[in-house]
Amino acid sequence: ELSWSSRAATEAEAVAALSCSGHGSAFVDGILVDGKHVCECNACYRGQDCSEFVQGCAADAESGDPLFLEPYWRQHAASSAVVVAGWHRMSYQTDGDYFISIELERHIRRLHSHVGNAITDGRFIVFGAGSTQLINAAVHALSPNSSASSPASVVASVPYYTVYRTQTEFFNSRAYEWKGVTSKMGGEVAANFIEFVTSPNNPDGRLQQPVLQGSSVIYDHAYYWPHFSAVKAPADGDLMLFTISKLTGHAGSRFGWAIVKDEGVYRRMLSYLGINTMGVSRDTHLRSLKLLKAMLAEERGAAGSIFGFAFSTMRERWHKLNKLVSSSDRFSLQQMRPEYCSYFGKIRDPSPAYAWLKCEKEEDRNCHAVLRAGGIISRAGYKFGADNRYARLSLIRSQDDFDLLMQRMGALVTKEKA
Ligand SMILES: C=C(NCc1c(COP(=O)(O)O)cnc(C)c1O)C(=O)O
Repeated sequence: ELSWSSRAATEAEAVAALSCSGHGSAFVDGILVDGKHVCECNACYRGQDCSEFVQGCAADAESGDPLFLEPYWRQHAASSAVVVAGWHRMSYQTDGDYFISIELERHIRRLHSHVGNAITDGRFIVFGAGSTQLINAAVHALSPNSSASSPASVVASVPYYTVYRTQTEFFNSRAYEWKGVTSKMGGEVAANFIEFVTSPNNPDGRLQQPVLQGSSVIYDHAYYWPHFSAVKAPADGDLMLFTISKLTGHAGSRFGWAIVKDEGVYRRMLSYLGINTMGVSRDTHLRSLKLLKAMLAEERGAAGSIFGFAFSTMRERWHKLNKLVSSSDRFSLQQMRPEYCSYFGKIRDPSPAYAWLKCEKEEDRNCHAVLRAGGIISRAGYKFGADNRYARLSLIRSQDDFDLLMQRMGALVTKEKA
């Protein structure tokens, strides 16, 4: 018989029962209108129940907001919900050292072993407020710690995830500086280089290796899950980043982790995070643990499991877009091929998180503008250090966003045929 938690459970279920026509959600912490919770509508929908489509609304394919997984968690409401008692973990301290939850770390190791996408034995694990916080913590930890030595040169290969450059430039430290792209690095001594290697890559989905010999490497494996990529072998880098944002879709919970081989680098990352935030929210630890337990309770590779659901959703989206664009002379996509996946134990079709679209016509030098004129919001190529003849389309957003993207792309392709 429930007691103190029943009021919270009743409130959560009442809000969840609000119909937003499948084009929005109501949230327990949402605003109240006349004392009642209201729907927060998806882009391009409005009205009290989000049932009204906004004519002419642009398809939002700009950010990697991973809402494609929301339907999965609605189908798994009971196994993923968590009640947070008013007295839950009020202390700055956690049961583990350095603001790390013992059970959550253990389940992270279990998950990597279950999926087979990373080695964690004999490695250290650090938590971050999203892997976004760990990106700079890693650069800090790999940079020279005395002002005497020259700053580390931070580099990446084009196209690269924007934040590597914007964060490094923003923090403007004496210990490191954004040096640019690996292709421009001549025979310089790579020892003082920090190279970001994103694999699979954002935006083009390629599995990548370091370019510079002898550099310190930060492997960003945000997308190295069966959702988006064949699992070829367990990743074994010296410093690897992961995030639940692209694993469970809970970008809003802000939880990522680093798997670190070297104890000195691990300790410098810990001190960074201790100084920076004194660790990740303990409420987020609780929720993340619940989500990992739910995933680990599922049958490996089953269609109804998160990996089965995520892979089939992303494969379908890529198949649809690739088929449409292959009929076009104006646009082209990155080439992806089926690959053997050790998780599913078979050759699997491509299912990248993003489309790296190229505008092929000579006059279409600004692909982002061409798409915007066609009612599609993309992310321009220059943000990835690439030519503006390229633009990224996010394929991991809500079903509404993807459906509208396909509608707008279809109109652009039809128009070129006219
Ligand atoms: C949201 C987007 N990227 C998230 C991301 C992140 C950030 O993930 P967080 O854990 O949500 O902070 C880290 N690394 C890579 C390669 C990423 O693509 C985006 O590209 O629109």
